[in-house]
Amino acid sequence: MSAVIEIAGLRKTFRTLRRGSRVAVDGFDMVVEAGQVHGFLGPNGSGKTTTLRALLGLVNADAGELRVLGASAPEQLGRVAGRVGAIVESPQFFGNFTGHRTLRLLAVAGGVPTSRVDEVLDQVGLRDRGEDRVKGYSLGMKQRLAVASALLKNPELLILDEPANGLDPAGMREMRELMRTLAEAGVTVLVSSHLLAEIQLICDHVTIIARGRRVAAGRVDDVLAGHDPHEWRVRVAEPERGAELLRMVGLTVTVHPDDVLVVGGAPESELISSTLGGQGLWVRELTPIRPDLESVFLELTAGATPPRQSDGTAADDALPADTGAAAEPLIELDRTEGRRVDA
Ligand SMILES: Nc1ncnc2c1ncn2[C@@H]1O[C@H](COP(=O)(O)OP(=O)(O)OP(=O)(O)O)[C@@H](O)[C@H]1O
Repeated sequence: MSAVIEIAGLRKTFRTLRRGSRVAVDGFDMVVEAGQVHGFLGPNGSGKTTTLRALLGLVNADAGELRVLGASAPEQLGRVAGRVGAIVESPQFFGNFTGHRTLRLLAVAGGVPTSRVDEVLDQVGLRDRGEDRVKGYSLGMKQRLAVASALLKNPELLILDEPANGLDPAGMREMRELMRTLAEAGVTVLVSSHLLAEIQLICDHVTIIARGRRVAAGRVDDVLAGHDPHEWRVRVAEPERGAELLRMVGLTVTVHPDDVLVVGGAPESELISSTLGGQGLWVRELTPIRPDLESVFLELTAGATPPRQSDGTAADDALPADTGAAAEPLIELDRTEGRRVDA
């Protein structure tokens, strides 16, 4: 496997209105390998967007090394820009244009054959709606149009910042299916989100960020296993006696009102079944309670507060300066090539 994204020691500080500074990302590391659908997970304000912007050359890092497809960012991004699609802000489309026309203009501006337009509309499931005006699209359809715009270049790497934001459950499911299809087609996908369930459903790998620092990274299964409290759901004929016996062998037991015992501290089930069975108590249920990404996330990011700032001011006092970003990017990566794309 080869790394398509490598970030080491990224640090980014923003100036605030009161001449203080706020550390948005602080010594952050991340590696995304080719072929992964990689979740970039963190609470609001933890530094995800800042990291992605730095990676795409939309904001200057104070320190750290960033590489995209082997090219160092921001200096060499132009070399790989044609192989990367990215949506880091909600793209603004002209409502009066059709989806097809929007993409055709973007294709021409980006030097992409216009024959790609039908292909990408197909890929995102908008082929039937391509001749409708964008202002009649649902939010989910607009998001898919945005993804279609990022796919025009047939990228090897797709970077999506919070693509599920604002979508209803049906829209989320569509976005999920789209990402799966792209992954099957061999596209490496980096997707940021604060929605844990989404990441768990879509991604095979995850990097978790809190307060600008990486707090966990790896295969989703491994991250979960690393936080397995070895808990079991147990039903037994005499719950109170069962609880007592299990406590006597050093396990933690909580008796729930429906007589279910939640037993902790047992990596294997045998200790539970032999302890109870040895005393003539029949076990009716013995089910492992697997941690989900949500509980791991909450544990890892517990107490996460907005990133520090040196003058103690509130987060909202920040100057919107220093981002190098205007509000209307359509294909964000074109900015790294010094071009602007207007529909
Ligand atoms: N242009 C800016 N000027 C000042 N502070 C900023 C700027 N951009 C981001 N920040 C601050 O940096 C911190 C990290 O923000 P960032 O947008 O990277 O977080 P995030 O994880 O993407 O959050 P969300 O999930 O809410 O989008 C926040 O405290 C934010 O207020």
